[in-house]
Amino acid sequence: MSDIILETRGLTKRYGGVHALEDANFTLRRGEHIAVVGDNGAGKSTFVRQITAVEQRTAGEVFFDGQAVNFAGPLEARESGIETVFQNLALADDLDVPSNLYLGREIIKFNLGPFSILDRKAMRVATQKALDTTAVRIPNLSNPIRNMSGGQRQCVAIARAAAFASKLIIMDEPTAALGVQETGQVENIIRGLKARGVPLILISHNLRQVFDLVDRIVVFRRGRIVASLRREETDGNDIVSYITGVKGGEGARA
Ligand SMILES: Nc1ncnc2c1ncn2[C@@H]1O[C@H](COP(=O)(O)OP(=O)(O)OP(=O)(O)O)[C@@H](O)[C@H]1O
Repeated sequence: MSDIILETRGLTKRYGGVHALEDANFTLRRGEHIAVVGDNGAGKSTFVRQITAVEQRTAGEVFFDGQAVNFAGPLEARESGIETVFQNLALADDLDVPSNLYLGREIIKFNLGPFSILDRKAMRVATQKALDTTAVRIPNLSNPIRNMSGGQRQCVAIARAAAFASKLIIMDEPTAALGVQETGQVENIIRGLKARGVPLILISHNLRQVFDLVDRIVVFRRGRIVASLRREETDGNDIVSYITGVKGGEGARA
């Protein structure tokens, strides 16, 4: 079995005349945590959307778990073991936490003709277990998601992804809208994924977080990957220089 879980070769996406992603060659090893950083509009989300097939790529190849893949859509990517937490969370407002965790993969007790009877107890117990492993405290699981704070919602979305991520988890700015305490919770979930050996791609603007959490930092600028550096061989000034394209720490003031 290859050490590499995900590889892209020449991955390219153009929207009309906009070159959002150009010739991205990227490798993620099993168990590795990589941060994807870059300025606004650098192509980070576009890169992730091509991997998870939210859109169809213009050119290039994606290899996942040893095979060339061309997912028809995000559902197929998910069924293959890639869980993604997007900026917009895709939670169902009117449902409670267990129903959200199991949305689209409910535990069925038995089928009655055309109807399926859900095993709500099993879903509730498994949900509590999943949340326990993430140290996320949700006082009342039966509360509809609508009644929860932004931070709690985000934690539910991330706990859901963490619970089901079998092969790879991708997070697009998971803490951008969170307070200090909630950010800490999400970072603990990420540490838990590392301990479980689940590979991660983390899009983040927060360099403190990036240096705290990941093994490798990949920098995008104007649609291209301009650096891929192990955390211990770089520092914040270096990364800011790559992000801005301004050498010698000048960019740190940008
Ligand atoms: N659907 C689209 N149609 C046209 N242009 C798009 C589309 N989506 C993204 N772009 C453009 O592609 C480029 C890359 O955008 P992308 O959202 O990937 O950047 P990003 O690095 O994720 O930025 P941010 O940090 O602001 O989220 C930008 O110039 C953006 O305007």
